[in-house]
Amino acid sequence: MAGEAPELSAQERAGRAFPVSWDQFHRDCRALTWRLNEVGPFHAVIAITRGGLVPAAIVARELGVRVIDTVCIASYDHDKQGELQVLKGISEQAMKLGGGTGKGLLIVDDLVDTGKTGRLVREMLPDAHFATVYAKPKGRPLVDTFITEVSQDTWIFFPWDTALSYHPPLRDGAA
Ligand SMILES: O=P(O)(O)OC[C@H]1O[C@H](OP(=O)(O)OP(=O)(O)O)[C@H](O)[C@@H]1O
Ligand code: HPA
Ligand SMILES: [Mg+2]
Repeated sequence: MAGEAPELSAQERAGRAFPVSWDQFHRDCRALTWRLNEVGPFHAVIAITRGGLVPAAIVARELGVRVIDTVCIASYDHDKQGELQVLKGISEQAMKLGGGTGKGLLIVDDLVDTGKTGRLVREMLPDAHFATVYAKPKGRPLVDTFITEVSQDTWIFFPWDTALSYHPPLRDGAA
């Protein structure tokens, strides 16, 4: 409608940037595994794709878990959140391993933001343990174990979404 402010993306609303390197991400995943090691053992890891695939691989390697399943959910188009779409559910085999409720299963994602994605997966597996590497305050209550909390107005830039590029000097107006 004329005169209405254009809708801001989640990233624009966020304002602050939190870039994460591969190195940092690997370290944070290892730190997450230290905590999870006290909670397990787990029969299987359930990765929330796509972002959860990377931490799931690292965590599963460290915990010695070889059964990995996916639940494929899309909601953000880059930084705009739309309706959640479950593109693939949890396999029957993984459901059986978790006794139908997720007991002994470890759900892994890269982060919780609003918590919508995490809430949906928790409803599928109410007794599973839910771990993320990063958490924002709105999503934090849904997570059992995480490593770093960032403010709700921060946008996390993951290494698989970014590339090195020129950055102008501060005195030329760079933020
Ligand atoms: O807590 P929420 O507000 O629901 O946001 C968190 C979810 O958003 C991102 O996934 P996205 O939908 O961008 O898909 P992707 O993992 O394929 O990038 C991220 O990987 C989480 O799964
Ligand atoms: N960074 C990357 N992807 C995301 C974020 C974020 O802060 N929030 C939801 N999806
Ligand atoms: Mg995701």
